[in-house]
Amino acid sequence: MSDKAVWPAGVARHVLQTVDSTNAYALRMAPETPGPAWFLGLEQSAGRGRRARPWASPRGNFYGTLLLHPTEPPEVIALRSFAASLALRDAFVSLTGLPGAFSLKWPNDVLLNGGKVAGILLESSARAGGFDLAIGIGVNLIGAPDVSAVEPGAVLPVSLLGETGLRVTPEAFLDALAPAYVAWEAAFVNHGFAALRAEWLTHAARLGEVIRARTGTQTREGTFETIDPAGNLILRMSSGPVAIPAAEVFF
Ligand SMILES: O=C(O)CCCC[C@@H]1SC[C@@H]2NC(=O)N[C@@H]21
Repeated sequence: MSDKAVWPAGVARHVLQTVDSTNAYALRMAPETPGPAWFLGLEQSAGRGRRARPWASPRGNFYGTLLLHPTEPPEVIALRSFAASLALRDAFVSLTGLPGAFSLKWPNDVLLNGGKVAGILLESSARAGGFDLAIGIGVNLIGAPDVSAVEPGAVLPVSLLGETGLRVTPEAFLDALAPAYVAWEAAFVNHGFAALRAEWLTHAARLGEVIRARTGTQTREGTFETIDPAGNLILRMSSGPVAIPAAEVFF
């Protein structure tokens, strides 16, 4: 662990040589995991991304899931994806010293020099009195999927190594990420989403620019005005502002 990062007290750390999906594994382990816990997989055989896409998971990149047991309503729990984005950015900046290189793409990708370097997948299941929440994070540390694997028009994947020349191990990345997440979780619990929203907007990619948001079969083009207090994307269209709760965004 770097001398800057201290592993957070009360958070368990499990490292798995190989696993199907750290999200799936964390949710399976939830009944016997009472407190917060990180599950780091050094490779995944069935890594999954948003919108049921596979997440290629060879050795060398980061595949980690933070298991929490939140009790708020689901729409509040979901806002933790912004805490995870901000924590990821902090971890990247502490490891690289390059604050200007990282930006955040709504809803929850991290971009490095404009390419996708990390993605987040939240999954949950109900339990007595609350939820088991898996905050799954994939980071292209040493390699990125081939361009041919990416949907036309999507942000191109990049790796930390390819863009910066820095080689960071998954374990070292977790050691930077875990304390960073604890700080944003505390901000969320103590000050609400407003604290996260303000910081997220500071680092938002393409804020004030024309972007496209695809929801199902509909694609809307408008100016990315802000995100609202519920985390919705606000697009200004000729008809006025539209709040979009979930979409795939294209630049
Ligand atoms: O589609 C995305 O951008 C989100 C990708 C999330 C991938 C991570 S890797 C660790 C965790 N386990 C999974 O199966 N998926 C997430």
